[in-house]
Amino acid sequence: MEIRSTTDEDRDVFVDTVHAAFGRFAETPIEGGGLWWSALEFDRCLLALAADGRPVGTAAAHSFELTLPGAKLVPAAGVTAVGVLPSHRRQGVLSAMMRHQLAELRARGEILSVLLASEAPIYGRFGYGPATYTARLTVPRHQAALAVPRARQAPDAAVSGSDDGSVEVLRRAECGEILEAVYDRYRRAQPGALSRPHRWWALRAGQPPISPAPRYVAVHRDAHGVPDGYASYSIGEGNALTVDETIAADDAGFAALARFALGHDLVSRVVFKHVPAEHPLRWQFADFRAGEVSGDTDWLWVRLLDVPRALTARGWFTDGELVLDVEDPFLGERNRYLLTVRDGKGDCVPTDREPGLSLDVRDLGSIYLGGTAPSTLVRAGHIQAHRADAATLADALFRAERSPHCLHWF
Ligand SMILES: CC(=O)SCCNC(=O)CCNC(=O)[C@H](O)C(C)(C)COP(=O)(O)OP(=O)(O)OC[C@H]1O[C@@H](n2cnc3c(N)ncnc32)[C@H](O)[C@@H]1OP(=O)(O)O
Repeated sequence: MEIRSTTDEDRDVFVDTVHAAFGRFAETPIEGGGLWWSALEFDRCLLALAADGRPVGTAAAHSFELTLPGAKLVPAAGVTAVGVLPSHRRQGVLSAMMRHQLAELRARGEILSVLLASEAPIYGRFGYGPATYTARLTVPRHQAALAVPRARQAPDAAVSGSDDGSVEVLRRAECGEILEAVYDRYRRAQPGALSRPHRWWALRAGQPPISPAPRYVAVHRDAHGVPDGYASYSIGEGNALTVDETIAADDAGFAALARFALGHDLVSRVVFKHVPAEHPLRWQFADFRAGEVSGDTDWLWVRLLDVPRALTARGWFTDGELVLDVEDPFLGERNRYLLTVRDGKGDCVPTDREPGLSLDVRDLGSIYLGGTAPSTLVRAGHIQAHRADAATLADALFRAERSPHCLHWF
């Protein structure tokens, strides 16, 4: 078997092969994903060829930027379009493509790669760990009343979360570049968020509201009339109003958009996609049980390719020192690092000191963005803590300023 990079000339054969692997047709949108393949970068795609030269496997990488804790931005390879023809599965084609791709990403100097997994058992063996999570929040209209924020009842309280902006409803086609600009501002401050390159918007190559699927968009503007949030939505079966994504520069804008959706007439319930269980919206209902969380699942998986650079790239919020013994079985590596955090900056160097934690690189990927507590993986038996306080220290060190979250689909 041969694995080779593609060029623009391979576009058709690549697109055909990946669709055959998924049993789909290129003209049919995947899960509302529009013309998702039109955003592929054909100098970053791989084809696996059988001995007779026929293409049997595909893998690709998008050039994204990932926001790390502390609003630090790093390039991230977004691995996608992974597929092997049904006739050639379980013969090691994927493993060979993953090995090839990881070596290529390292050679380009990438410090990490990310993906959305079609099935959870596939990617751990290649060093990826689930790092952000998502869920849907469904709210029946009759339970949709919001509570008065308690901190605002005190006369001298700082008015956090107050909103003096406005909401306007546009058709998706009337939004121009508003959504792109608002998303870009939001994702730079949100740990776990990915950039959406301009060509995605221009090609309408993602899920709604990027895709050409018809949508209304509630656009939130600040007190000066500048757009700083949006909620794209449609009303479907059973008069359910489904919000694809609620994007806002701050919590007040988010609450204003949520209030708009919840106040929509002739709607039986509101389904907020991508609102995980710990989101403040749940606390804003007068009835704490108003929102039903469902579809709780992993979203972004992270694979560290250069541990010292990855650990120094993110922001940190608690000072401390921790020795990590990191095993990377797929790449056959084992290294011990001293992580030192002082004044929000991390330093990571090789050491031969006794480790505080021993962990697989996939588990380091899971805790890296602060969305999975190291102590959870210690309790699950995946991370080994060598001292009683090592897990507590790791929890304090690895936490982010807020839960990491990603809603970009690729
Ligand atoms: C980021 C993304 O693009 S996600 C999309 C992934 N693609 C799909 O789901 C499309 C449909 N599925 C496929 O195309 C193929 O089944 C793939 C790509 C998932 C796997 O390709 P294969 O060439 O069969 O994998 P390969 O033979 O290299 O298997 C490697 C190992 O993973 C295991 N494995 C492969 N697929 C799966 C799976 N779906 N579930 C559990 N284990 C799996 C194999 O058993 C093997 O284990 P081993 O090393 O212990 O023997």
